[in-house]
Amino acid sequence: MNIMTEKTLEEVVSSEMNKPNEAIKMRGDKVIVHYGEKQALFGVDLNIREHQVTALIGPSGCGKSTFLRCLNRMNDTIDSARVGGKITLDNEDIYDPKIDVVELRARVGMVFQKPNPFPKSIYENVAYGPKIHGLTRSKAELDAVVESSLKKAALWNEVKDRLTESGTGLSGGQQQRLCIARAIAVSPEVILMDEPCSALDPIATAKVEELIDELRENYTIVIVTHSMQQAARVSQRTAMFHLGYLVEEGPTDKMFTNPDDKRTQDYITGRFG
Ligand SMILES: Nc1ncnc2c1ncn2[C@@H]1O[C@H](COP(=O)(O)OP(=O)(O)OP(=O)(O)O)[C@@H](O)[C@H]1O
Repeated sequence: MNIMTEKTLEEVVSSEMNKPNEAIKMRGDKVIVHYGEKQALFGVDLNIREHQVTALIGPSGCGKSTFLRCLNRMNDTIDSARVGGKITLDNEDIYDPKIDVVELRARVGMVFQKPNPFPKSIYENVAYGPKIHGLTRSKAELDAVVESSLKKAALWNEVKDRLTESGTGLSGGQQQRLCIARAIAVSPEVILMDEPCSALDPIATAKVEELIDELRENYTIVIVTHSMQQAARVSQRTAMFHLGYLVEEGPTDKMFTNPDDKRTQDYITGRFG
C-alpha cells in the first residue's frame, strides 16, 4: 500500500518536473517580410517559450535572421524592409505605434554574429546601456550592475583587473561574452543571438554555449545557428525554416530524431543546405 502511494507520488513529481514550460513570451502570427519587391517571409506562425532556448535553423537565405530581427524591430533600420502580421511580447503588439522602440530593444536585446564591442573601455561597454536608460542612480549602483552583468556573462574573473582597458583588446570569445554582458546590463527579458559563435574558435564556442544554457534560467533566448550540433546542444525548441516558410517547430530532441517534415530530415542529415 505504502509502496503504491510512494510510486504515485513519484509519478506525480516526475510528470511535474518533465512538464514543458508552456508560457509563451513572444508570439509571431502570420509574419510577412518584404525587402522592396522581394518577399523574404511568408506568414510565419512561431511562438517563443519563456525560459527556453529556441534555435532557428535552415539553409542559407531561408529567413532565419529576418525573423529574428522582427522580434525587436531591428528590421525598422533597413529602409526597404516592410513587416506584416503580428508579433507580441507578453501579449502586447510590439509594432503598435505606442511602443517605444528603444525600450523594446532593451527588453529584447540582441547579440550579433561578429562581436562588436564599442571602442571604449570594458567598463564603459557594459555601463553604456544602464546609463542611457537611466537605470542606476549612483556610481556605486552602476559599478554593481557592471560587475553582476560581467559575472552573468562568465567574464568577470578574466577582466576584473582590467576594466579600464579597451573592450576591443579582448580575444574574440571574450569580446562576444562582453557583448552578452552589455545586453544583460539593461535587464532584458529576451536575448536574440544571430550566429553568436560563428566567429569563435571551438573553445570560445563551448564557453558561450555553456553560458547560453545558464542564461536560460533568467532569460528567454532565440538563437540563429548553422550548426546542427549547436542547436542540439543548447536549445530546447527548434524551428526549421525553408525559402521563407516555417517548415515545422518542436522540441529539439524530436526535431533531431523524428522530424515530421522530410525537408527537416534532409537538412539535419546534411542532404541539403
Ligand atoms: N537587407 C536586405 N535587403 C534585401 N534583401 C535582404 C536583406 N536581408 C536579407 N535579405 C534577403 O531575404 C532573404 C532571407 O535572408 P535572411 O538573411 O533572413 O536569411 P538567413 O536564413 O538568415 O540566411 P543566412 O543563414 O545566410 O544568414 C534572402 O533572400 C536575403 O537575400
